Amino acid sequence: MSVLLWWAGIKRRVPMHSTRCFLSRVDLFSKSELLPWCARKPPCWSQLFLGSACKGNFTHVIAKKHQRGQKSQKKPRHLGPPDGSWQERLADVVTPLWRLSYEEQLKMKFEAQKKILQRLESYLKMLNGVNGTIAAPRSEGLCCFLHPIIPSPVIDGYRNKSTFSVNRGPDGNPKTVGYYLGSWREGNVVCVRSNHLKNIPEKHNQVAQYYEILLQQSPMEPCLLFHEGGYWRELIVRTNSQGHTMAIITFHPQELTQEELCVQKETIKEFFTKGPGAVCDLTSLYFQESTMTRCSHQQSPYQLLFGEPHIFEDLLGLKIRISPDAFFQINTAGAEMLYRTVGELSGVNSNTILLDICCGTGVIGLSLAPYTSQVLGIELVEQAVEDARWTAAFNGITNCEFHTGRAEKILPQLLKSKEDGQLIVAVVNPARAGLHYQVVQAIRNCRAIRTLVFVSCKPQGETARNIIELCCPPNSAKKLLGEPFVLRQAVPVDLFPHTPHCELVLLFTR
Ligand SMILES: C[S@@+](CC[C@H](N)C(=O)[O-])C[C@H]1O[C@@H](n2cnc3c(N)ncnc32)[C@H](O)[C@@H]1O
Repeated sequence: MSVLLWWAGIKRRVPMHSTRCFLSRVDLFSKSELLPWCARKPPCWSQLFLGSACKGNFTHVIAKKHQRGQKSQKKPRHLGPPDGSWQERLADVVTPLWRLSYEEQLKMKFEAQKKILQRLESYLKMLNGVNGTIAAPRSEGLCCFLHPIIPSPVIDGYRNKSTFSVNRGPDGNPKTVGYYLGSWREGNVVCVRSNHLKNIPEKHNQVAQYYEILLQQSPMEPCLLFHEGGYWRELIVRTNSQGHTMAIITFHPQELTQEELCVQKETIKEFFTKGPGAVCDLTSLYFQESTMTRCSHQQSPYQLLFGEPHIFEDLLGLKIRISPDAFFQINTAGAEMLYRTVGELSGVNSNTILLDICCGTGVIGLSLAPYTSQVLGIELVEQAVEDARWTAAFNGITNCEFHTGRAEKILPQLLKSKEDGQLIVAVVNPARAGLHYQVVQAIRNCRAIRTLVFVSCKPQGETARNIIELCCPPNSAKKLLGEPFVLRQAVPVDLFPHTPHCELVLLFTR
């Protein structure tokens, strides 16, 4: 099997498996001349900070193209299209690239990542001056080397987690389980069943379908809007590669007594163990009382109604435990490619400490633990840290230490205690909101950190701000005193086929 890398200007076929192995840092650099040059004007502050680096890219183009085609059939409010086209409209919103071949999707994503990097780099050039600190090999107007995009090994049904809403369907039925379409502001939101979406596996749709049957049998109302009352809320379904399935039902308790809540929980359990829902063959079923859009386990505990409390995944030779509240990359096979890329770029060795910031269930650090002297992980979600500790113990990994809490609070103290001259490789993989300023400051001001791998699923907006703060000239007013980092390499890894999203792995050194 081969993958055509023409979108990267490389007009030759390379075997697919070659993108799967650990990338060599030397090999990655040596391909830099293959990318054509393309000059760009530097963007202004607001463009970068407001995240417009990616605005108006392919999602926009596809949506616009689709809208143009639909203009003549515009329907009045609430009078929607017939059922089939509701599904098509949902697919255009959730998976806007679904009409394209996967090769075309990859080409678009690669171009989008290139544009983001070009804008970022021209901005950094402006900040640092032409002879500033961005001295890495050049390619296509980029100071860093942009590698070809690594494709997802699985293209359809790759999601291991889906979140289904409950609301009025196109036919007006308020107990429809699916995905939202429309806008709350315009008051035209409908909930459309998702069984045609290319990224959702059949198993998730099956559980959603039976959840809908449960709701329709129930005398309890759904909770459509918080201020209007009602009980039934979201359904989350998680699966692993072995087909084990965890379902989490969120339920607004309103004024129900503990006894009344117990009746509801018993009804749900009965439905999924002995009733029609038994065909879903759930491995575990959780119930969460939820009075907010999202509740953590601390805010409202996940209550196990039956089955195994955790789901497990085999990845990079490790058995990994995943709790209901823990983050896990939604495309398991793609995550493996992502983590291999991170591992290779990190250049860790037995003399380095690996700092895994925003570590989730700890997979990045744990997979690199055998190659490094120590792993220090920091993660906000308690259940995820418990998972990381369990995974370390189960897999016999003893050189890892995981800290629970906000990285902005923990990291400065942790780095102070590691000032013994040992080199530290930092890996950051923050949520979309990017890194807290204090985290950037701590990394920048720690001389032992010479290598930084930044993984971002949204490299514009806050991440662009983070990067600027990591790479700008020293600024005492902002307490950014250490030597600036230099962006060396960028590797896009596609974890989200049919959508415009893509992970970008950035290697900085200084
Ligand atoms: C994109 S996930 C990455 C997780 C992990 N590195 C992985 O690949 O599975 C981001 C993680 O950052 C955590 N997080 C968010 N804000 C944080 C903070 N202020 N301090 C520490 N962790 C945080 C989230 O709970 C989540 O687990």
